[in-house]
Amino acid sequence: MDHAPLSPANLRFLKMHGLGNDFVIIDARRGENPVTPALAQALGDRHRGVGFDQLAVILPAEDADFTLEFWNSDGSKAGACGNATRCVSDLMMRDLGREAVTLFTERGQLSACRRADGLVSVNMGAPILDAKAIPVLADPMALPRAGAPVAVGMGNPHCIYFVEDAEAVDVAGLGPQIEHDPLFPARTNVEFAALVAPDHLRMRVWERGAGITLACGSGTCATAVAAHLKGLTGRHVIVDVDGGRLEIDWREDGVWMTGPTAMVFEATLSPAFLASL
Ligand SMILES: N[C@@H](CCC[C@H](N)C(=O)O)C(=O)O
Repeated sequence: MDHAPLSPANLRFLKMHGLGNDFVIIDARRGENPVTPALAQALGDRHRGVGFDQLAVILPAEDADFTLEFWNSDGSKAGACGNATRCVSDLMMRDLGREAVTLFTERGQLSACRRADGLVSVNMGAPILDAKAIPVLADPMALPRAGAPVAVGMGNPHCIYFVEDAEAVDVAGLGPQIEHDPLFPARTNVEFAALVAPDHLRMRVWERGAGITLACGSGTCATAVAAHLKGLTGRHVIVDVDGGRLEIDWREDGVWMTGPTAMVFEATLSPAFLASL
């Protein structure tokens, strides 16, 4: 990575994705953090900006290799983003010539490593199942043949419905209604999952602040935790999302998520774009 100081005139960024969950990444370790809600929203515009599901900002850290801050494409902040964490960790491991890194997010300290098969794993930490920290859900939105949803926190909120057929769910219609239900004052990510086998789930997602995405790492972790708590699966599952496959392992030390990452391009924002904000 290029470590020249950032200034609004030379705002460099990378574009990466994990299973089509796509990210703009800004390395602000050597300068001021340039990101504001207006910049996040303008950059996230797929027609007039660059387009992304999340913007990840790399910041310095004292007791870890780096800190990560996340923004949704609507300009709101997110406390966790599993796939962006895997992408940036991959980048940092290459940069540092290492096979493992530690990082801070709003959630606290996390760790990531490269597996022997080249896939990148991140420990997303323990799920938050504290009834005071997450709403206890009765059935805020009736879905045909779905039981009561499960709320799981992974540093961000998730509301998971188990359904017979995930393909049949109107994600675009139900997702925003549930995201904005008064039960969730900070809004929520919404997952619709179907059991394929005791070690295999199919999941579709509506992300808070971003809409339908091809994958959601924290959502996949939350869904695997919810499926295990409901007695549907063991602690190790594969989850098929629209963009491909993630592997989730709920261990003693946290929920591990493993999958591929991809670098797309590196570019510099034009001064005209920055001046238009
Ligand atoms: N794509 C993400 C989740 C991003 C944050 C989410 N939209 C929120 O607002 O909490 C992931 O891979 O975890």
